[in-house]
Amino acid sequence: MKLLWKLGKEAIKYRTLYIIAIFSTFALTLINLTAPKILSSMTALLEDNVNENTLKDIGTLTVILFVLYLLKILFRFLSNYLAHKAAWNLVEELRIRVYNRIQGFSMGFFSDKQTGDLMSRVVNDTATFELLYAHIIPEMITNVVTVVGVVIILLTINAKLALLTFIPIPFILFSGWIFATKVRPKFRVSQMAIAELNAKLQDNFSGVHEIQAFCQESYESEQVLKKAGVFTKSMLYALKLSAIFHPAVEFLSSIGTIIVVGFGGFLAFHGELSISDIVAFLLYLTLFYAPISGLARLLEEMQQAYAGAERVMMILDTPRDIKNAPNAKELTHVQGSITFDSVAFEYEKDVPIVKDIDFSCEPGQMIALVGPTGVGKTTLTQLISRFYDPTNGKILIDGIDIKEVTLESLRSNIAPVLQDTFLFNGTIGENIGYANSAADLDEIVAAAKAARIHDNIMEMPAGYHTKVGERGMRLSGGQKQRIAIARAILRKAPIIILDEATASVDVETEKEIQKAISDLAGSRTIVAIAHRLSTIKNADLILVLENGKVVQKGTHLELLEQEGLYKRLNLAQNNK
Ligand SMILES: Nc1ncnc2c1ncn2[C@@H]1O[C@H](COP(=O)(O)OP(=O)(O)OP(=O)(O)O)[C@@H](O)[C@H]1O
Repeated sequence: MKLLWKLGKEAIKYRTLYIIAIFSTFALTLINLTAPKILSSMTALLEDNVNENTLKDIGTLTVILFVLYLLKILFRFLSNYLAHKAAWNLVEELRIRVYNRIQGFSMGFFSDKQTGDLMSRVVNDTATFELLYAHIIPEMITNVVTVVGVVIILLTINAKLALLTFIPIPFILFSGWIFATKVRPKFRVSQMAIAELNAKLQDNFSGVHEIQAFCQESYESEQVLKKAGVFTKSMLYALKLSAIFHPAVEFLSSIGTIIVVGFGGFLAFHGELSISDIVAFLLYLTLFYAPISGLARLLEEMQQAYAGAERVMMILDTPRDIKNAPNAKELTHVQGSITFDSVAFEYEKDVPIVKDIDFSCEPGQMIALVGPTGVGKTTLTQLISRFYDPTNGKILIDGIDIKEVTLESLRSNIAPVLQDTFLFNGTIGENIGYANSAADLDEIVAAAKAARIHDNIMEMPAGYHTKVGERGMRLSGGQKQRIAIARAILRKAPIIILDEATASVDVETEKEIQKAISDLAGSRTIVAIAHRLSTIKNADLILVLENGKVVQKGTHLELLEQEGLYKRLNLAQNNK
């Protein structure tokens, strides 16, 4: 009930369009009900004493019929187009609202979601509103008005014959119910099979490199064939049931006609029914049974639309876990000091990842996070940008708790180079410029030079206009990483996060990038994660993490003088 109320509220904006559409649907149905009456009236005219007025009356009926059919064009257009216009506009609005909502959720929300499922929420689930508003509701109105209208008309013409023609109704209702509950679900099985085929194809095309590298072409081809086969089998089964069902309903519907011919003929023989009434009965029966057999289908479609609408509303009603505090202020004129005050974090309840993290750094300092893989280094940097909130403690920038500032102002002061560089399917220039929409080409080039990627770009055929391909697949790992660094430099943010920014480059390039980073040092606060300790030798503060805790703190030289993890890691790397 609550959902129904919400659905109504969503559509209220388009009420004018929708009211006209519904009115037109109503008018259209009434015209459909009137036309047989006119045809039977014409028969009646010819049946009775034909005189000179008969021709005039036939002329009048012809004109009325002509006008009605013209009006039908108008009403059909209005009912069809306006209902769709209202519905598709609503769908568009919902699509962007659902997208914006999903886009604003924290990383925690995305961690257990599948891309395909989220896409389906934005594209398919929202489309159920179209099904509901442009098809189900108008069809319901048409059907109810038609059935009620035909029942009244038939009863007024001849109650006895009318009651006889109602005999097939329970059978038609029952078969409609069978169709909705037994046959249509089979079509849904085939839809699921095609969705699985799609998912398999998506996976395989993304992993085509691995398929070829491990010579799995025939195996994968077989898997695709299997999935395609499941679809064909389920589809053909559904079509077979459907092919049995439809003629059966057609037969039930024609029982009415048989009754009219048999019993109607009998009544006419005894002078209890006129030929024009028989004509009226036959014509009205053509309108009568289809809405009845479609009732169960409509109810079933309604349930489907309801489920889709529920999934849309669920997204719209899910509160954001990471959002601006009610009185959040803008974080401006950032100097770049960072403080972690007793910070603890867990992705899943009671599974602590990091705890008791305490440290501070001054503006312009370089701070490095070191430790075994999976210890929580990336997690700590994600907390600075509020991709997650600490489960305990707080993080301060320039002495201000980051929870008290707006998310946008916080993130606009931080430029990340993430571990897995994601590039959009555009040009190199566009990908670097993504960090700062106000930047011109000169600034983009300057950033690329600072990230030591400019010469590489100029060697490419289209320079900065070179397309990077989906996820940047036309570029090498090192190139992607340096584009990500250029992007971060262009952001001109006072805080830079480098999550293994030089992991995919050769030693020479690494040295070059180190120079670029050194150029930035002093003017920006840099938080760097590195496995290769040589890259963080110059850091002002190195935090060594083990088992989710900071076990050592100091500069490179200080840490080398202590017995501990850092010294061991350094020794291990030097011995390589
Ligand atoms: N979204 C997530 N949900 C649940 N657990 C996660 C999530 N992301 C990371 N983890 C877990 O948190 C721990 C810390 O991960 P994190 O990526 O911070 O480590 P790291 O020190 O940066 O590792 P590496 O050096 O390999 O990059 C790991 O055990 C990881 O499995």
